[in-house]
Amino acid sequence: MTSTIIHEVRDKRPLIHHLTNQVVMNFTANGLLSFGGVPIMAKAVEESGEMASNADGVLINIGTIMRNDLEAMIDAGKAANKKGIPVVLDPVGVGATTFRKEAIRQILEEITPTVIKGNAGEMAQLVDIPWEIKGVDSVGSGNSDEIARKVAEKYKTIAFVTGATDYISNGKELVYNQTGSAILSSVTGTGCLLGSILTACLTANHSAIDSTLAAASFYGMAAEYTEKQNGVKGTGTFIPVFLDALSFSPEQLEGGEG
Ligand SMILES: Nc1ncnc2c1ncn2[C@@H]1O[C@H](COP(=O)(O)OP(=O)(O)O)[C@@H](O)[C@H]1O
Ligand SMILES: Cc1ncsc1CCOP(=O)(O)O
Repeated sequence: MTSTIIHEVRDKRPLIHHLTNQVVMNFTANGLLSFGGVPIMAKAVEESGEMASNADGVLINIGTIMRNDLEAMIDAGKAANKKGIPVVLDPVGVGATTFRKEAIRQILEEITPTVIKGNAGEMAQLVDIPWEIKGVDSVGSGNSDEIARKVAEKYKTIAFVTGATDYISNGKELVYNQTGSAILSSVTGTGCLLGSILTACLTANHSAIDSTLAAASFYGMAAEYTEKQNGVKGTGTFIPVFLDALSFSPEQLEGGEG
């Protein structure tokens, strides 16, 4: 299933409109291009709704949200809902400040995300489960599977909780993914780039839960392939090899032959 979905996305080359954070814009654009999608970043309130209505999917990531970004995010999400294209919401650092909590509350009041994706600390915050965080990082431990189910039920969406094991739920079913590399958690922006690749995968003609699992599984396989390559000694050397790996097929990554 993963392979079918990835190939379908690459044939389509979906245009993904990003309202994302300043830390990860370039990395995200290059990662999505390598994967086989087409990125656009446009967060002016004058154009974000129009851009979304010309796109195949929308990613809303609040990592460096400022007051004026909120309207642009809501406009893009509403246009995507109206057009019937996927919207992914990444509530980066939502537990860190009241401003972020209020922004996510407003976004969720106005738009219906196809998937809400975040680390366990972010997702726990959305259902009032106590979880230790440090800025945008999740440093606590607990039941991510329960969090996935609760977020999905509360917001009537697909919830994707990332971590060493990723949990994905639609409120009834729960699936998990164990591909990945611990190095991913030391490279800033890897969760955000996953949100972009997830949005692209959701444009395939498959159920949202299957497409979400395909994105999680493929991304983890690319990381596993990367950490095994000669010359990858830490985060600095991981990044360029990982960007290359995102363009390979699942079969190439599994066979170690990119
Ligand atoms: N310890 C780990 N082992 C394997 N994969 C991991 C680990 N921690 C995170 N990942 C993977 O890294 C990616 C980003 O997840 P995470 O670090 O939880 O998000 P964020 O960057 O938003 O905090 C996901 O693909 C996840 O599966
Ligand atoms: C460090 C930082 N600060 C605000 S957004 C951001 C990037 C977070 O990226 P990720 O959650 O994907 O590691």
